[in-house]
Amino acid sequence: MEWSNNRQETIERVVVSAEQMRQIEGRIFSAGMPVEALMEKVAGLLTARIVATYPLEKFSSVGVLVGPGHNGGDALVIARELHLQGYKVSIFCPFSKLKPLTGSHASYARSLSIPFYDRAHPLKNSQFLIDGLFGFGLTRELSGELAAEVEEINSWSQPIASIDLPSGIHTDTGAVLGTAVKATQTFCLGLWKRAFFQDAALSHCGRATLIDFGIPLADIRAILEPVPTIERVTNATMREHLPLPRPPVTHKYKQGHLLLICGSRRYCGGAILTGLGARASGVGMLSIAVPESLKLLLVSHLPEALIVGCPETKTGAIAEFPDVLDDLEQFSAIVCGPGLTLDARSRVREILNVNAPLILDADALNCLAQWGTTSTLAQRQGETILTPHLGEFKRLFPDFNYPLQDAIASAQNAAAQSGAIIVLKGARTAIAHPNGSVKIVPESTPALARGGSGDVLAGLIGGLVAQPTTDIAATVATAATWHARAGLLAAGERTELGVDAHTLGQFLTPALAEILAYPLL
Ligand SMILES: NC(=O)C1=CN([C@@H]2O[C@H](COP(=O)(O)OP(=O)(O)OC[C@H]3O[C@@H](n4cnc5c(N)ncnc54)[C@H](O)[C@@H]3O)[C@@H](O)[C@H]2O)[C@H](O)CC1
Ligand SMILES: [K+]
Repeated sequence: MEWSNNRQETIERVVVSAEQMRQIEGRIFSAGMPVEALMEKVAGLLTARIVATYPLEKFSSVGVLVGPGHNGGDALVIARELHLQGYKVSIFCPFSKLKPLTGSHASYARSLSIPFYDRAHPLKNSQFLIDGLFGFGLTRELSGELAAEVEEINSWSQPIASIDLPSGIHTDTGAVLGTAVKATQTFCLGLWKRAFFQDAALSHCGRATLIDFGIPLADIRAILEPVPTIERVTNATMREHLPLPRPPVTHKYKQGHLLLICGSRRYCGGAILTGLGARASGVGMLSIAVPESLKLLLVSHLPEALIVGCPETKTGAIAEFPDVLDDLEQFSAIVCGPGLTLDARSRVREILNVNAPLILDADALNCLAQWGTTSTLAQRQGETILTPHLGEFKRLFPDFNYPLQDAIASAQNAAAQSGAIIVLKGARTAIAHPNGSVKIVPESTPALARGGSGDVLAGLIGGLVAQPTTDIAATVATAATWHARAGLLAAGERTELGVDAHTLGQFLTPALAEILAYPLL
């Protein structure tokens, strides 16, 4: 990513670790901003959001969970303000030792006669809760009585708003440290923390919102230079890496020629879905190599594509490429894998020798896993893009520790090990480049957890990579985010159960229109 001079755009993009956040905060404090002033500012912004979300008329009583550090300090300032606005506030603070600033706020809150409890139970009937037990300073597991209290709180039914992070979630890995608060919504402070993009944390975060409290661009850059390693894909990223606008004078071959190698008699649907994903990309020319017996079926679904029927094995897999595919170097990108079956393994081996950018999915990944040759991909001349879901990832990289503790770091390691761009698919898909940078699809929907949606993605990635691009990893990340946005749009209209892969393909173009209509920051 290039640095933008736009502060808002930058804070939407960057994703930081606890250590980086601490360093950025350190610069602000040593430049003269008083800690007390920043806490007031942050808590003031949070109070306004909380009052808007939980208006006094409907939510007149609030329970505030207060920890020993500055997360607890934020919570106490909010508790004070809500008390002054007329809310009935109760505080749960089971700690005897508080950081000095937090201790001062606790004394002042007590002086206002806000009740303090060292058990959570008295807060049970509060209409909503604010969780300020721990933020990015959490280092140890929650255990003993505190863990039991958090579990009791989680068994209640009122909404919970967490400050900065759901307490108990590791800021970087997103792991649950012992136990963690299950928030309805989380207000992430200042900059996005890594946990919000780790599948492990998602069921605890609820709806996540970034609260911009005005971190200067210079402080972000000073700590994250030369470029931020981890970034969210924003609308601006997508706009930059979509092949739009097209040049006014062009022709189909200038807009890329994509080859899909997919399908078998056993799995014919995957070939159609990959074709539909590719179609939506707008790629200039689309060729699809399938077993001969699938040819007519593919033509009927994708009349614009050049369908190449291939001789097939007894089992109905692609046995060899016909003469028309003699020159595989003519293609600007190749997608290989969906629905192939392992009986097409010799074709996968052949395709690895082609220099074009190569997107390997499904059975092509299974072949690689069987051969154990992932590390040889670095020797390919063209870029290799692997699109595993977690199960495929495990087969490709069996030496990692499973279950994965840190999906983002694992994708980074896998990219470095293999020399390939890794698209680790999950609730928050991560796209890792061998140079260490990671791009994250910031939002998605469980509606996409369905057979065939990966085929659509492989085709879409191929179609964008085949078109003129200056940054393949950013283009891949754009495709993955576009795909997720189509899922969200489709789920919004048709419910989470109504997004079959074929429908998803039909929502790609409306989702693109939505992305393009969105104002650039
Ligand atoms: N730059 C910002 O984003 C700002 C953040 N603010 C808030 O401050 C917290 C971070 O505060 P910090 O004091 O560093 O840490 P925590 O409040 O998260 O808690 C650390 C505290 O807890 C103790 N501790 C750690 N683990 C455990 C455990 N398992 N059991 C018991 N105690 C534990 C540890 O020893 C510390 O004492 C950030 O998230 C924001 O909410 C500022 O208010 C504004 C600027
Ligand atoms: K918290």
